Amino acid sequence: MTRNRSTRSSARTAPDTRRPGGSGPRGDAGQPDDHPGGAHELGQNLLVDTQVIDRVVALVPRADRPVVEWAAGRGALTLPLARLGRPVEAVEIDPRSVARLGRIAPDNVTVTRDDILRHAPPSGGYDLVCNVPFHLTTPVLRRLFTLPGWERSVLITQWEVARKRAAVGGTTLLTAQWWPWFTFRLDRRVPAAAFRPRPSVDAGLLVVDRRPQPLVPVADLPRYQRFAAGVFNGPGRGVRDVLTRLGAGPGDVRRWAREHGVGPNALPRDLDASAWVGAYALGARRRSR
Ligand SMILES: C[S@@+](CC[C@H](N)C(=O)[O-])C[C@H]1O[C@@H](n2cnc3c(N)ncnc32)[C@H](O)[C@@H]1O
Repeated sequence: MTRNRSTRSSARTAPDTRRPGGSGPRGDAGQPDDHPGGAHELGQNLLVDTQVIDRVVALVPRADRPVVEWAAGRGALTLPLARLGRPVEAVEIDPRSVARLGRIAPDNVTVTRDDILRHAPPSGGYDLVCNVPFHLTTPVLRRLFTLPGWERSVLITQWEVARKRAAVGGTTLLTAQWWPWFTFRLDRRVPAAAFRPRPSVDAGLLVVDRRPQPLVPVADLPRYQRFAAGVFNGPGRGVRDVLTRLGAGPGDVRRWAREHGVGPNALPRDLDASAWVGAYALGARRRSR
């Protein structure tokens, strides 16, 4: 990892065991490859639409904590973010972009050459912004959920990914598995024309907030996630049937369904965060009997 302006060795943050990510994979903050790939391989679809840039910046909370920008490129977002007056750490793997950004960035910006899949973030609280290189979408999201410290992440992803993560038109397993700890909101669609070069699909602006109070204790994370996977993949004619087959009492399931408005034919994809947490509690009640 190299930094422009201030160079520091790859500082690691202490794991935060109170939050998801506290005991998750940290990754090695090693030196990125000197020749990380060409523009296409690096997913260098740079933002050129000022309305989208302004919207991303507007979604970043007004706070004093630092902003970390992953995949900073040539600074389309970095420079407007810097105008918030907060310390900004811009992380980018491409040495040419790093050098260029280092030359034009104001004093409150630190430009770090690093791989966003291994970058060690600040030890305190921060917000994160990332126009996600499309080919890294899944690893970036997985890393994000297990990383402690950030309060809000403002992400640009492929449109379908943004929709799915925000549970528009139905929840996916990945969202259900992280819902007790994070909220997901689809802000808007970002047309492919907002980028140069233009990607083949539109993108979406996704806002992920860490819940100040998790809906399920962090200590239950692995068990809750296994439960969510079991419900998604379990046999049954609908989620009520699946829960009963997984061992929840039929009376408990009926009460839960009434409380959360879960119809007889509802599927796991139809549940909201509170219904998931309620469903998980049914199993907990059963375990404690
Ligand atoms: C979609 S562009 C976004 C650039 C800039 N933020 C913008 O919005 O115009 C993605 C950027 O991620 C960089 N990148 C790709 N893989 C990376 C990695 N593993 N670590 C850090 N940066 C990476 C690319 O070089 C590219 O600059």
